[in-house]
Amino acid sequence: MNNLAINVNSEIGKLKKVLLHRPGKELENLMPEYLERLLFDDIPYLKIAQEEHDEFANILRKNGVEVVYLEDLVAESISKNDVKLQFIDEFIEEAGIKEDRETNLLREYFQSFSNKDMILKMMEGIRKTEIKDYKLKNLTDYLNNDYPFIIDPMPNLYFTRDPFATVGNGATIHKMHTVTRNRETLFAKYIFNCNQTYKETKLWYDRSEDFSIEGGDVLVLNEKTLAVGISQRTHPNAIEKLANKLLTEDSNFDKILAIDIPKQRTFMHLDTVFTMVDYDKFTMHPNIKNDISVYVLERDNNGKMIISEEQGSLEDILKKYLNLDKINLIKCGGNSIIDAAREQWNDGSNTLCIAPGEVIVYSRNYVTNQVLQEEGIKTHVMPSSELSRGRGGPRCMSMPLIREDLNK
Ligand SMILES: NC(=O)NCCC[C@H](N)C(=O)O
Repeated sequence: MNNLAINVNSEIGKLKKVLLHRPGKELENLMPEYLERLLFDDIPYLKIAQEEHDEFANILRKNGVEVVYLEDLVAESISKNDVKLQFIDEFIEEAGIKEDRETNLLREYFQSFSNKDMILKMMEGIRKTEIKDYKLKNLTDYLNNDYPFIIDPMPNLYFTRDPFATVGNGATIHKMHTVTRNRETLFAKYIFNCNQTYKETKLWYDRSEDFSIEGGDVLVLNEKTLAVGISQRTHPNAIEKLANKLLTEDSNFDKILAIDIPKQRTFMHLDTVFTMVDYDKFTMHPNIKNDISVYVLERDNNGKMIISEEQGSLEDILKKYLNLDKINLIKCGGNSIIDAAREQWNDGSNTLCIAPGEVIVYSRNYVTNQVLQEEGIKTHVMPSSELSRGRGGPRCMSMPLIREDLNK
């Protein structure tokens, strides 16, 4: 084990340090008419969502994992005043505010908070009613009179898995598929550029790229092999760009498996249908099992990128590329298509592995959880009534910063 700030060479090595965001008042700025744009299907009850999230963090701590929170890392990253001012300006601009008077009012408003409270306020969004003198008398303002926010909330932030990903000793900062989630990656930019602990991190992808990639599609299968979903959220060009940077002497990775999954909301990321739970065991939505296309990106002896296509069952493809004689695909929802559909919708396949054969799961997915237990997986069950309404599970709600390397 080395002393690097980021060390993630597998999906299953003992988790030592993880990044979370406890959902905050941003959830109370959800309104039915804007849910679709903000990628929610319902409005979670904040008090219970926070209790559930605290239980998630407790399970992690009880199992020897250091938990750090996004807002604390960002606050540390902007401790110098010039950095803070630049951060505020970028945040305001990326929130879509271009008008000088409005920018000035917001600058002043943000500076009236402590660094951490300012960050929480940015996440929460700003209602038109909360800044005195906000009302502009320009034409745009008259036209948008009914819209209640100056700055939209960022309700998806508790899914820390998506705006950036840790891969080996480096990270990828993402260009997100949607405008609403793209704003989240500014926090990662400041962590990886300015935070004392993280500013030396190698970046394999940056938010300024043209093609979208999201962390739920990025799975570190082992220290040499990365899986990336080609999904509704991750564009194949982004995977090629990432491959060009990652498959170099600077990293231990020599292969990317680009797994083509259906482009639909229920399967929005690879980790909503497939997660690794042990050396040779994976959860899997039954619809994904057969006849899948996987594109293998690697370099030939001259360093030229080559892409080959594999078609067949994911089981056979994984066996081949992970050098395993046998693998066990554990079906989400067991053998019932109804239980599978319901529990996959509530992230039954989206487990967070905290050690080989040990996962955190949502209580509501009891059919899948029982199948996992029967297959010898230890399940740490967390409450899940409210958090699940955001359409993400324990893996989506966590970004590993350090995992122990597996014995080779
Ligand atoms: N990795 C994941 O699957 N994350 C869940 C993200 C849910 C969020 N409401 C979204 O649509 O982006």
